[in-house]
Amino acid sequence: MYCIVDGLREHLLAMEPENGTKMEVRDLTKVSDKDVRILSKVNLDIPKGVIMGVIGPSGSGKSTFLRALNRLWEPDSGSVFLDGVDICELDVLNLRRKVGMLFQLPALFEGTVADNVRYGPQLKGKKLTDIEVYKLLALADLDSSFYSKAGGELSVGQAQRVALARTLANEPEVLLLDEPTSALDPISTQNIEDVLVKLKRDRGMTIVIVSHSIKQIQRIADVVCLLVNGEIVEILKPHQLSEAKHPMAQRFLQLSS
Ligand SMILES: Nc1ncnc2c1ncn2[C@@H]1O[C@H](COP(=O)(O)OP(=O)(O)OP(=O)(O)O)[C@@H](O)[C@H]1O
Repeated sequence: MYCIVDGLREHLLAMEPENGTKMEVRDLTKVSDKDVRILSKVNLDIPKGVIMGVIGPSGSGKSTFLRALNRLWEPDSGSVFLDGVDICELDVLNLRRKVGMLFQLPALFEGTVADNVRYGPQLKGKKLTDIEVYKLLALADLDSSFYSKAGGELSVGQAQRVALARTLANEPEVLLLDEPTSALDPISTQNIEDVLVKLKRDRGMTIVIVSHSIKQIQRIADVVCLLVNGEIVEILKPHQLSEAKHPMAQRFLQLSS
């Protein structure tokens, strides 16, 4: 739901966050080098411990929005906050540990699956034990036989779960996912979805997922935000998507269903 107050569009969640707000986005704007507006004063509260889906037409700014949340581009200071702290004030590597990201296609490093999973903690001087690696693999729904496999031996779906285990090794508090299953078959997709739901349920993780699949969003998200032309035009619960009022959002939803 949104309302316009004194010319300012304020986005209000239909539900009060149960556990508080994990990230706040305030007037987040991005203009391209050619002076085209990619994001226009985006305001959003991301509640703690929920799965937030981000949907919208191609080119509406979903990836750009997601990438601001862990400074894959540099937002203006005062526009993105993590637990109330301006992310521009945080050490960027620390921020990216706390706010991990998974992309559409997994890019594994050379070496074994275990090498990949150990990579992040090793950068901080911590060597994960075998048991810790096995636990992370299990968390990403991979059995112990994957431990010593080489990245090149894996299917895209398996590699995506290794990439997830590698991200989880940094113990993120927020997980950002940019169309993480669009290259996967339905079974691999379900595996990843199950893991995300478990991470939220068992670890209280806050998850923001960009997806082209409205069905996927309806399966796993607690709240959905609709982005059109660089603006958030609706924030709804998944079962309320058919009630979207914005004309472009309605058209997008009709064509996508
Ligand atoms: N660094 C950049 N410089 C210039 N234009 C950019 C840049 N990044 C994105 N854009 C443009 O901004 C718009 C939004 O792109 P973005 O990738 O965020 O959209 P999207 O909603 O994720 O699209 P899709 O669903 O197709 O992945 C597009 O028109 C894109 O061409």
